[in-house]
Amino acid sequence: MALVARVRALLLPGSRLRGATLGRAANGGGAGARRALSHRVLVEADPAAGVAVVKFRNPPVNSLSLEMLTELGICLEKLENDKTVRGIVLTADRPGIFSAGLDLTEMCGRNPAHYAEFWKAVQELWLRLYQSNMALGAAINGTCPAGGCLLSLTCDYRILADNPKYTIGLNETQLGIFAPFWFKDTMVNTIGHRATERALQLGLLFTPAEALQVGLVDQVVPEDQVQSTALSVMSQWLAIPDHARQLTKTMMRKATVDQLLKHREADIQNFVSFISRDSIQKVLQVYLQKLRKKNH
Ligand SMILES: CC/C=C/C=C/CC(=O)SCCNC(=O)CCNC(=O)[C@H](O)C(C)(C)COP(=O)(O)OP(=O)(O)OC[C@H]1O[C@@H](n2cnc3c(N)ncnc32)[C@H](O)[C@@H]1OP(=O)(O)O
Repeated sequence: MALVARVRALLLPGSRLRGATLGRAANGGGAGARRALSHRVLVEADPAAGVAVVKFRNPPVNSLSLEMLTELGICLEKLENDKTVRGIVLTADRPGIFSAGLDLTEMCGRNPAHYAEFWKAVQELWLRLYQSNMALGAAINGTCPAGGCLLSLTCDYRILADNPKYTIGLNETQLGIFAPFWFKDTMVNTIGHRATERALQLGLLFTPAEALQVGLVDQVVPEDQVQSTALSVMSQWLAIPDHARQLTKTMMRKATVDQLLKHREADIQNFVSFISRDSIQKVLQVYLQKLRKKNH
């Protein structure tokens, strides 16, 4: 289902998004600050600075479910059409978990049509973020595996909280699955080929010190300074004339984007046939059960 159709489905009677204030509501914050809210995404915009902070709030772990992907997509589209916003900082509403990555329940025990719809939504969000004309920063205030790491890698810079519990990386192989080529390319563009090959084959989750050393993040700062640092770095990016920064960004990312655009359908089919395998379903079920068992 395309984004528009998924949005309609979310707005059907009974949907949890129905009635949510996706538009902006005037309220407190800094002078002129505005807040907008959907169920899973909170936007705090500061028009004077030209920056919006987009906060994930999809408890318990900010996983990227189909609904979360859709709401984030809507929210980003609105911001892209808002002339007062030139930069976005992505962060978690509550510290602890930036995002646990793709929602595993979307990849387990469903039918091929669902897997295709889900994967298309993952592609759409990546394309929206990676091609965004706005300056994007990630204020990583929690652990950041797999799809969570991918979100942060679409940004122009990453600030990570200095907490050894907060690890970051594409750990797919540890689950018995693999990072698709465009996840890989996004990481290669950040830390280079050799470091990516090692990180992906071993499914490495880097501590803040390791992430800084390998170049996966740009700065590691005390936990209570993640957002303020991300905002102050944003002002450097916004000091550059938009058109010059945007043309440069497009030039740097075009080849990677074009690869996915060219192979989009094949990538969906690959995902569906891989994830539908009995052996892969079994591996994912076992992983999910292990996660759940911890709590019961
Ligand atoms: C070609 C194939 C391509 C596929 C690409 C996939 C990319 C991905 O993103 S796959 C997802 C990878 N993610 C992970 O490996 C992270 C798994 N989660 C964790 O490690 C932990 O949950 C945590 C993020 C470190 C947080 O730990 P903690 O605070 O202790 O919470 P938990 O008790 O573990 O979890 C609470 C609750 O959430 C459920 N859950 C956790 N992660 C996911 C997830 N990614 N998807 C769906 N659900 C998740 C977990 O099962 C718990 O559920 P309960 O029913 O409440 O027990």
